[in-house]
Amino acid sequence: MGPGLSLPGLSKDRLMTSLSCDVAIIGAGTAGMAAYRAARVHTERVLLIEATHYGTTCARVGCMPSKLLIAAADAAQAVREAHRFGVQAEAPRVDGRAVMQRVRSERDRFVGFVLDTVRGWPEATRLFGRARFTGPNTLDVAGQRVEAKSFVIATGSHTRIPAGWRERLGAKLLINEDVFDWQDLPRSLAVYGAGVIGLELALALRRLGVRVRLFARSERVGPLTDPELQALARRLFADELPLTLNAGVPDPVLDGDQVRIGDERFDAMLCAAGREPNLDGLGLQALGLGKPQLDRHTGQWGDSHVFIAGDVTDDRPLLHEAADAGRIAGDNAARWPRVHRRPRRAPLAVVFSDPQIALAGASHAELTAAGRAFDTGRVSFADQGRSRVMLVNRGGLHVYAERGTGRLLGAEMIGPAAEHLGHLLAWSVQRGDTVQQMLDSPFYHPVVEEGLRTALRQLQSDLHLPPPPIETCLDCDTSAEAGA
Ligand SMILES: Cc1cc2nc3c(=O)[nH]c(=O)nc-3n(C[C@H](O)[C@H](O)[C@H](O)COP(=O)(O)OP(=O)(O)OC[C@H]3O[C@@H](n4cnc5c(N)ncnc54)[C@H](O)[C@@H]3O)c2cc1C
Ligand SMILES: NC(=O)c1ccc[n+]([C@@H]2O[C@H](COP(=O)([O-])OP(=O)(O)OC[C@H]3O[C@@H](n4cnc5c(N)ncnc54)[C@H](O)[C@@H]3O)[C@@H](O)[C@H]2O)c1
Repeated sequence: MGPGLSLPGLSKDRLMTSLSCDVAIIGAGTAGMAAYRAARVHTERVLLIEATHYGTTCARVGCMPSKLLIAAADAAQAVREAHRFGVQAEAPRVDGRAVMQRVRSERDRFVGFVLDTVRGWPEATRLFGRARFTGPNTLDVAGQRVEAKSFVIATGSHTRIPAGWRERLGAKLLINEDVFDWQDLPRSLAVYGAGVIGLELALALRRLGVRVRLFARSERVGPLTDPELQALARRLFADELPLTLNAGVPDPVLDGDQVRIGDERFDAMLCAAGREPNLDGLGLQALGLGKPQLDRHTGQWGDSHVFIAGDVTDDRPLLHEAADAGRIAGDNAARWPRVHRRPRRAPLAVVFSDPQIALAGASHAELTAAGRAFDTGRVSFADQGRSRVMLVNRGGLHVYAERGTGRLLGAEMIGPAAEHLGHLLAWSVQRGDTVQQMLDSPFYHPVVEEGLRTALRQLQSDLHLPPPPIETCLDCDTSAEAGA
């Protein structure tokens, strides 16, 4: 904060070393920015504190630049696949510098929009520096004392790195943040972690001509929890991507200017072994609240004046969830102690691999762990009409519905248009649709959604539910009633 600024609502002590506000928000990422907006509906006395960068993880080093890289990879793949339609094209020549130039410049554009938003907020309500609690109502921010009635912790997460790798590999150990500042593509890369980040980046880089090997700690590849679909995903990705499964924690060593794992050498090693909440160094013990306990409908830590939102909670670490959680936490921090409980949306997660992956509503693992009585409807995309037309006929979809009621509980899929089908399915879960209600909805022809209809029909038949009332049923014989 610059000197001599007016401080609407915020009070500063005479020595200019102490600030007092109603709500202090720690972290100006997606969750923190949403919290700031929500809190300012109630009070001007809000302070948004950021330690390192404005611009958000999503725009700077997450969702947006990774999707830009994937879009370039898809373009290269489309050229490679064109001959399957009878369209002949030369093998694509990937200009790594041009690819990364577009990734960086479009990324900067997205970040620019976020920066414009932050700059539009009164300067006096922003503070740059790392925040640390010094007491239940006080923070230290780069030597400045901040006092607040309530707090929102929205500090995000960081990459988990196996012990010793940083020291051993130095600059050859990369994380997602490094990738999007590349000037050119590497020739080869080891990727550790077959979760969402590892899978998306490894596939994209391979399609851009980088020699990639993906090392997975276990035999799991990606987030699917349905054993049949997980096995299918492993098979499909192994067709394209050199995979070392059950790798445990590999033992990479620096070998000249390369990283060696076993007998294979790489230009560098990208670590994508999950993410850990940014809680260390926050001085949480000064709050005297014990272990963080979160109510996801209020964002509140126990019944205290401290609220938590976004990836730091390790609760569905996704952009739209961070925005929702931030809004709820900021609103309640400003209302505290009269907090409101808010509904949360049906779960939805999408992986932008090829084939894409989607999970909507409850996962197979969650339903099984909860002992729910459910049936599964299945479809393979191998012979699905529109998918074959477009040569994207790889994958499968499982839909889960409650026995007795036929209510859709969740779905998992790997296959074409998963980002779109995932939305339809999550919306149905959230509305509480039954399988019959979904089947009564329109399905165009020929579309990938007809694959969903096949799975729903099978599910409806397996559920052995009584037929729907005749007046709502499109497929029932109503000729008798019509007097025909
Ligand atoms: C490579 C990658 C790809 C992704 N792709 C997608 C996707 O396609 N779709 C999707 O939905 N999600 C995606 N995500 C997840 C999504 O980016 C996150 O869920 C979201 O950005 C989390 O927002 P946040 O506000 O919790 O954290 P952040 O945006 O990380 O904000 C936290 C902020 O807190 C600051 N901070 C930390 N400690 C302190 C402190 N002590 N004092 C002050 N400030 C502090 C940090 O500097 C940071 O600015 C992706 C993530 C990654 C890494
Ligand atoms: N398309 C998207 O929406 C998208 C894209 C990227 C990231 N994200 C979000 O970011 C989150 C983080 O992504 P991610 O890929 O880092 O995490 P992830 O949870 O998807 O995968 C982590 C991987 O690391 C492994 N792992 C976990 N603990 C480990 C340990 N101690 N040692 C070694 N390996 C370990 C896991 O087995 C898994 O393969 C995702 O969960 C997702 O919510 C979303």
